[in-house]
Amino acid sequence: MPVRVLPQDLGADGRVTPGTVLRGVDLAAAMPAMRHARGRVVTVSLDRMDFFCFPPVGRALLFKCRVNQAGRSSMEVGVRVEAEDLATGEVRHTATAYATFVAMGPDGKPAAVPQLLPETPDEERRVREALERRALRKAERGRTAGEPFPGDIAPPTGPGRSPEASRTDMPVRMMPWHANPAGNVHGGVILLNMDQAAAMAAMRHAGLAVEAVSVQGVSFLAPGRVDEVLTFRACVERARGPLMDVGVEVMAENLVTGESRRAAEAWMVYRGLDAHGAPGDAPALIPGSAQELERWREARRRGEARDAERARERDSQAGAPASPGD
Ligand SMILES: CC(=O)SCCNC(=O)CCNC(=O)[C@H](O)C(C)(C)COP(=O)(O)OP(=O)(O)OC[C@H]1O[C@@H](n2cnc3c(N)ncnc32)[C@H](O)[C@@H]1OP(=O)(O)O
Repeated sequence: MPVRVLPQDLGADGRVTPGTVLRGVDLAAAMPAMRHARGRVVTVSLDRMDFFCFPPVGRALLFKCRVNQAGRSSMEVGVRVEAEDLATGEVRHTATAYATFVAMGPDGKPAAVPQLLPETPDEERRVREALERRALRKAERGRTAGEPFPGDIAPPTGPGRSPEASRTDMPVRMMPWHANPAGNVHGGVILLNMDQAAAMAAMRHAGLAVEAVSVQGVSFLAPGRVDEVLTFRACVERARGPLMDVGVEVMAENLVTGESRRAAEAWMVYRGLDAHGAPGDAPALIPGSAQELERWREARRRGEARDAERARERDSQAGAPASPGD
């Protein structure tokens, strides 16, 4: 699915925003999932993903998607995002993402999807790798906060800034154009706003311009509805050199009934940039309360898990062909 980068997709630095890429991933990946399920689907999660480049205006963003694996009601869709310079034909890898969708029945509950039957060795490899990722996701969901992990160390102390100093609360009222015909807010709209709030929190902490490095994970917990207010609450949870781990929680609030629920959560990593656009160190982040300490530890654990995953990917990709949805 090619999409031209337009001025409204750009950040202050003249490059496409990470939120635009994330919104495109969600929109594009939903289509093969719907095709496979032949019915309504919702995004339930987005795995860890790295951003390799953010193209400027006029480039085309290409979203190459395929269903890698289907469970009972869920499907993993792999997305390879590329940026094409339409004038020269040069194509650059922008990001690779794995999104999980769940098919929904008319009763609003998860519905069974057809089996996905691999026919080639490449498709068999995709299923195998997707099953490994599915097991990792399940283990992650089953984790209890506070569990020790290998390499666990004490958090920093001394001069620095508190997580609370970076807190950014961004309320957005959901309008019909944010939602599908059933009135449920699109995952892409949520992802776009998550990036906005997280980038503001990172800038507040660092006192610098920032750029997104990666998404550590996104979970969609409950649907957001038209006319509700979604508040995107972001806070820096850990800082190391120029890098900042930012947690985002999305609360959905019905202003008429007063009902409120957690709709989504995400963890993203940003890098501080100095006046010349080179990486610039952020101040140390000093967790104070028990909850801040817990968030710092979890951010550290996610960072270590990501490093281990990168090493695994490097091993498995050595020799494997690069193709859509890799
Ligand atoms: C296209 C769009 O833009 S949609 C908008 C954004 N998304 C949303 O609003 C969805 C909000 N989330 C929800 O409503 C709920 O989480 C649901 C209905 C999707 C799932 O509810 P659950 O109570 O988790 O359902 P349940 O436990 O039966 O799990 C259903 C499937 O989802 C999988 N699943 C659940 N949570 C996750 C997760 N975080 N990551 C990956 N897979 C998950 C389960 O493994 C199961 O898969 P399987 O049937 O293939 O074995």
